[in-house]
Amino acid sequence: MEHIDLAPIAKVAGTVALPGSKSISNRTLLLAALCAGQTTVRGLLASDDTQRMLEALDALGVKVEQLLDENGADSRDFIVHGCAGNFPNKNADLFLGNAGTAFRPLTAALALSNGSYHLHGVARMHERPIGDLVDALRQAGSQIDYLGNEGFPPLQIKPSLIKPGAAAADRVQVKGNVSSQFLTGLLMSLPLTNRDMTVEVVGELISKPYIEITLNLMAKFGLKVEKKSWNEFFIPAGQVYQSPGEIFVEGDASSASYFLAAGAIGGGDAVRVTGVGSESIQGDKRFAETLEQMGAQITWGPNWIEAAPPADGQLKAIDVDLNHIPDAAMTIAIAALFAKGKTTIRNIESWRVKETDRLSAMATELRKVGATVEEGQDWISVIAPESLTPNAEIDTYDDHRMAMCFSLVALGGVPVRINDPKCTAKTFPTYFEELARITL
Ligand SMILES: O=C(O)C1=C[C@@H](OP(=O)(O)O)[C@@H](O)[C@H](O)C1
Ligand SMILES: C=C(OP(=O)(O)O)C(=O)O
Repeated sequence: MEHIDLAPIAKVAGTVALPGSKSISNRTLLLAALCAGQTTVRGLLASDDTQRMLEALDALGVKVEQLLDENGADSRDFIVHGCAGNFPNKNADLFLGNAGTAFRPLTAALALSNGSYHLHGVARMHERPIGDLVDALRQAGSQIDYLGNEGFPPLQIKPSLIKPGAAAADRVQVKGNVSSQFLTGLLMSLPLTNRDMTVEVVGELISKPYIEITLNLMAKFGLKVEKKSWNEFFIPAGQVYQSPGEIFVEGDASSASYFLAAGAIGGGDAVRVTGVGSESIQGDKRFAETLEQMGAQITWGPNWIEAAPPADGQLKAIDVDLNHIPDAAMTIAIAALFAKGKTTIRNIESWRVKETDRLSAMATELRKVGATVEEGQDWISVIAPESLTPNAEIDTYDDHRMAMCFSLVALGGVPVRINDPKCTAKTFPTYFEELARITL
């Protein structure tokens, strides 16, 4: 198995320019594809997940041009030629890897696009639930078959077009407690029906800040959704997506969490991330608040965040509900290795259905470095050891966040081996190079 051996890191300091946000990149690509006219998307994330979305748009017949930089090399700027809500290819086979932000929204958009589409992914994607979204789309009149297990990808979508006035529901219900991406997919796609549509969220909605990202970006593309409450959204008929002309992708706030945690742990000066700050539309910026609760010194700018160790040098344990930042919450479990006391992270059951069962994977690997860990169905608690176990060999379960999280163990003055480091390519292919740049 390929691995990277990290030497103990005594100090970190410096600035990291964050790669583009995965959540914003993939939403923006789809919205730009759905609108009429051209959209220039600047600063798109280069990673497996965005590559899957670009390939899908290509297979659907949407033209996307990559622009060159001043040296003639590929830039991260793209021109998307929108298809005005009507994908040119009515038959396509889409491989979507393990990209939830591609799979769920594309399922919704294609289920309302009057074509035949086969959507599949890696083995783990076929274990990640999609039944709540399929149920909701069927209420709207879509025809979707499961090709493997009921409730999971792969899917076959059959032609169905929900015309204004057709006998399909104008109200769909969706469960909110497994993934917010189902609601995101519905919100972005139901305007294609050109009917007044109400989406009712049944039960608790998790990961709410991701819905804020969705609504924010839809608004940038001229689409108004009335949020009556977290359980009811109304999309008035007669709206079409309109190109904003040009749109800039923020830096990724989840990717920021590793560097901010490094700054808080790190025995050096502050670490600054740029591309995300107080004006960010991403909920994961609030990771910095949680780090602050642990004692870290946090400074905000409009487009940057800085983290430095606590004034007294000692992070403290916390007991927190992190349902609003499920991805960055993993980084808190690692920060707990450097905190005094028992840290408990609650309301994170969605960890079980992401890239791997993250509750189980986190518990297993934290124990390898000496932590005392307890795990429940939707929580984890971590007590740091007196000193971290040197030379732990960390398995990463094809989960980019496991690799990035456990790299921070090296800040505990011990060498650590990370297996399959290239799994960071899902959202951050150059992660280990960036970490090396702030290592003194
Ligand atoms: O909508 C999004 O961009 C995301 C929503 C979250 O998923 P859940 O809603 O499934 O928690 C998050 O974990 C994922 O990385 C990105
Ligand atoms: C859960 C994640 O990804 P996805 O978008 O595939 O759900 C993640 O990036 O942590």
